[in-house]
Amino acid sequence: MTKNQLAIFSIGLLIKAIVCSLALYFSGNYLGLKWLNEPIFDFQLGQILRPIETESSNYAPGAVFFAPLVSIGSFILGEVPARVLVLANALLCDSLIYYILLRIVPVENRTATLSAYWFSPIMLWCLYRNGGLDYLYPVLPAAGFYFAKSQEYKKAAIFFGLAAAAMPLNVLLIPIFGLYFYGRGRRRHLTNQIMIICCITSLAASAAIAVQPALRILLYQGLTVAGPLSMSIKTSTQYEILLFPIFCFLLLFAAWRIQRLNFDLLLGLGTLAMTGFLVLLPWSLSLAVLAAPFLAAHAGKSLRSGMVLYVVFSFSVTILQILAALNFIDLVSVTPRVTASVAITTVLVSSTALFIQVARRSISRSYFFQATRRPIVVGIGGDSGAGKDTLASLITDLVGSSAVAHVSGDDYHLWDRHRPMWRALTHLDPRANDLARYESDVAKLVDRRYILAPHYDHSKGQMTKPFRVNPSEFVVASGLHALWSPSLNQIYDLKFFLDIDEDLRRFLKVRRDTSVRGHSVEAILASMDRRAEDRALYIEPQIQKADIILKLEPRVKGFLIRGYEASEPALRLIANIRSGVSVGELTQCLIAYCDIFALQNYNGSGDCELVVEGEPSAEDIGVAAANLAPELTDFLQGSPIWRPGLRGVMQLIVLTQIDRVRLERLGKS
Ligand SMILES: Nc1ncnc2c1ncn2[C@@H]1O[C@H](COP(=O)(O)OP(=O)(O)OP(=O)(O)O)[C@@H](O)[C@H]1O
Ligand SMILES: O=C(CO)[C@H](O)[C@H](O)COP(=O)(O)O
Repeated sequence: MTKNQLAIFSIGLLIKAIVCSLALYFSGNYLGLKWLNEPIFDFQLGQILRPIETESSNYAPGAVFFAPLVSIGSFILGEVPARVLVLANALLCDSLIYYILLRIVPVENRTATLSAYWFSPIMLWCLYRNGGLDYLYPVLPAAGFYFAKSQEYKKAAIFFGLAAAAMPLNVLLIPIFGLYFYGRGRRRHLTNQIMIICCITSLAASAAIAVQPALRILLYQGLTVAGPLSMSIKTSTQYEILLFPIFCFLLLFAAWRIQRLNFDLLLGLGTLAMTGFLVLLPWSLSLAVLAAPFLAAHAGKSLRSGMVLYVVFSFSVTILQILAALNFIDLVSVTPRVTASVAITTVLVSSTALFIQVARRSISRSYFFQATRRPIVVGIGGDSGAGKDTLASLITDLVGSSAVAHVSGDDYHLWDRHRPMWRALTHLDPRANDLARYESDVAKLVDRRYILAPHYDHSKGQMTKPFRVNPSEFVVASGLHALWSPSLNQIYDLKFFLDIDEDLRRFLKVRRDTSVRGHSVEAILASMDRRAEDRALYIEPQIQKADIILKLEPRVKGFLIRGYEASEPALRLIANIRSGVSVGELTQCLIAYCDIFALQNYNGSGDCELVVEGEPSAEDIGVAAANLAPELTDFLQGSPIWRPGLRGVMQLIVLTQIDRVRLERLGKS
């Protein structure tokens, strides 16, 4: 906690202590202190269990947690200390929420959020008027969010389950939390387990409430719960349209459509769930208290406009409640008086505006949502054997196989290996490939539509059955002509060209084509010579279109001439990054964490060149990555599989470039 945050906490605590003293001092005589006269505060355990015939109350779920304390306290200590215990309990919940907000809100928004929450008149009024019973409603989901943030998912599930039991309207948090897991490749396998924990906790706690007649009545007939549940629009026939299920459906549908939720989106959707009910029932203090900490977190993030709305909302709720406490307006059967109407309308308007703002800022404008909505499209060009498919598979290892839709140019050759057309054209000639289909398939995937891609089987030299490629968060298009088409070049977010040293390419291609594709060394060398002209005409010009040129070369020239059977050659990687973005941080990380040779140069045209030599371990690459892009775990679907050596360095280059694209999309670069 910083000095500022400690000062906010101390001043707020002082104000809260004064409010508690006033509550105890006036003891039911001023502004109708409600909680002291509630049946649950008859300070006898038996009282809670008896059916309540009187007007229904909102306190039932809270009572389950508070009543034992009050009863025991009053039994041992007497009535006044028991009341003090209730207030102390409320202050404890309040402080816990303060601590949780401190933990779950980004550093730069903390002070604003904490001030908004800690001095909120809604919370102060709740402490005075209701003895803080309602604090239970936000503290349980807040604990759920806290544990979700710290990745203690089982604990989070327990608290979301309890939150749903203490306030059944919070039940929406359970499927939203389920979608948080379902939509993320890396955590999907936990979905069932987490949902089972949520549901069992919630059912067990609800059963404990439901077996007690008084609590059952209070829980299911109270204004807070029954109000939104029964809200409806009358149609011209005898039917009514129920608003609550429509709200649930729309919110869950939105959560499902987002597909992948990170923590901020989870918090945003949770805030919407809790604020949505408030819009349906603006006169409920419990719902305002439930939403207040989460709206404060939103206000802290959205700065001026969000904060203004939050302040209007907080004061209008409090004024409305004070007017009701003074019997100036009747909130249960709302009287059509001007003051009441104005106060309720202000709450309604400000809470609706906050709801819309949370939806827009936390979700549709969220960093994560923006970055994952349109796939990141990567084009990889280069000659045969330059390492295009290797780079594509390094990207797959980095971002997770379910996050990549890969289109390989080899699958778009027009003819099988033994067809006569190959005597006229080489594979490097664009006319020998169905580039129109290649282009439209990439475009479809970017448009989030699946494709049926053709398939060329290199082991048989034949086209085989087309296969389905589903759209995903990354579309990787590799191939001899990946950077050939101007329209594709406009779609790519990242364009790589593999400009491998020619001796090394021959070495790698011969090694691969003899072992994997069943060719003889002579046939391979002859085909390479035959392709030389087309290489200059169709492949080399694509280098101009690339943003990143990766050049692999042997560290010792002439090494390869000794023969194709030679052992793995020591290589050097030269990455030419045209984006104009410095790779200084990457260079530093390579030196510091991988202990290899890495040098950054600038050439005359302002391009940045990185020269790397060495064989870092996969572990070191992982450590360098964690330092280069700390938000990586939140963004990527799977845990990256880091590769050792220069392949791992290529993964780091891709990583920094992906980060750059994400920042550019958000206008942050
Ligand atoms: N960084 C690297 N270090 C060592 N070997 C590599 C590297 N990149 C590629 N190779 C090797 O080079 C050979 C050719 O690579 P790859 O199959 O990826 O090339 P390609 O450009 O996709 O070829 P083609 O267009 O003919 O399909 C493979 O055997 C691969 O293992
Ligand atoms: O240029 C190539 C890949 O980029 C290959 O030579 C082309 O795909 C033909 O493959 P194969 O030799 O297995 O028939």
